[in-house]
Amino acid sequence: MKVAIIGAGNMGGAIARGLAQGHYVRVQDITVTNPSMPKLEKLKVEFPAIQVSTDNHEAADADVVIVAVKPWKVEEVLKPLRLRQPQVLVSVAAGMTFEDLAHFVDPEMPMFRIIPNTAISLRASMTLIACRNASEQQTLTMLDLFNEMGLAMLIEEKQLAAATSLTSCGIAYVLKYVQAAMQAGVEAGIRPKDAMKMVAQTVEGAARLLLENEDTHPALEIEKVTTPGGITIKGVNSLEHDGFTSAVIKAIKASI
Ligand SMILES: NC(=O)C1=CN([C@@H]2O[C@H](COP(=O)(O)OP(=O)(O)OC[C@H]3O[C@@H](n4cnc5c(N)ncnc54)[C@H](O)[C@@H]3O)[C@@H](O)[C@H]2O)C=CC1
Ligand SMILES: O=C(O)[C@@H]1CCC=N1
Repeated sequence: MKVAIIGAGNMGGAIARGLAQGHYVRVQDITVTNPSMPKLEKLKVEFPAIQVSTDNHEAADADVVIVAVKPWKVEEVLKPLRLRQPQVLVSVAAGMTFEDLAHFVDPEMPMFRIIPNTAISLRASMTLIACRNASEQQTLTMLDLFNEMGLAMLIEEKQLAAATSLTSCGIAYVLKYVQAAMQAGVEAGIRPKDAMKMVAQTVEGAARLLLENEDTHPALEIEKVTTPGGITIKGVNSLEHDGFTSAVIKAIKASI
C-alpha cells in the first residue's frame, strides 16, 4: 500500500512518523510532501527509507492520500491532484466536511475524515475516524493504522464536531488543568518541574483508571478518594462552588 502525506507539519509529520514505526505500511512506500525542505530533511534523517518531495503531483500517485494542510489550503492542494477511486482520500482538516471535500476530488471516491490530537507524536492519540463510500475492509484498515498511534474510534460524521472538541481541543483543556494545578503547587513551594511531573502522572493515573476498567465511571473513582469529612471533598466542593463543571461544559460547547 503506497501512502502519500501532503503537508509535513504537526499532524502530517506525526502521522508519517507513526506510520513509519507501524506494521501496516513499508517505510519506502510512504511519501511526505511540503513546500520547503527542512521538515522533510528531518524526517529523512529519522527514517532514511521514507520518500520526501516538494511535488504534490508526484506524491499523489498513491493508494492512500492523506491531506494534512491547514483547512483553508485544502482546496488549492486537492483540486489539481484530481484524486479518484480506487484511491482513498484521508483528510485531517478540522471542520471540512465530506460534502466540502467532494467538490475537490472524485465525489464517489472512498473518503475518511481523521481527527487525531497532538499526542499522536507519542503514538498516544485519541483519533476520531468518519468514513464515506468506504468498504468495510478499507474502514478496518484505517482503524488498524490509527490504533497503532493510540486509540482510534469510528464515529458518524455528524458527531465529529462535538467529539473533536472533547479530544483534539480537549487535550488543551486537560493541559490547562495541569498548568493551573502547577501554579497552585508552586505557590505552595513546590518546584515547577516537580509539580509538572506530579500533576501529569496524576492525570495519566486518572485516565488509566477509566480506560482499563470498562465498568467504572468518574463518579465512582471520585468517591474512592473522598473520605467523608476529609480534605478531598473540600476541594471538590470548592471546584463546584467556583463553577468548574459549568466552565468545562461551556468550553467544550464553545469549540463545537
Ligand atoms: N494541530 C492539531 O492539534 C490538529 C490539527 N488538525 C488539522 O490538521 C491540519 C494540519 O494542521 P497542523 O499539522 O497543525 O498544521 P501545520 O501548519 O503544522 O502543518 C501544515 C503543513 O502543511 C504544509 N503545506 C502548506 N501548503 C502546502 C502545500 N501546498 N503542499 C504541501 N504542504 C503544504 C506547511 O508547510 C506545513 O508544514 C489542519 O487542517 C488542522 O485542522 C486536526 C486535528 C488536530
Ligand atoms: O484548534 C483547531 O482549530 C485545531 C483543530 C482541532 C484541534 N486544533
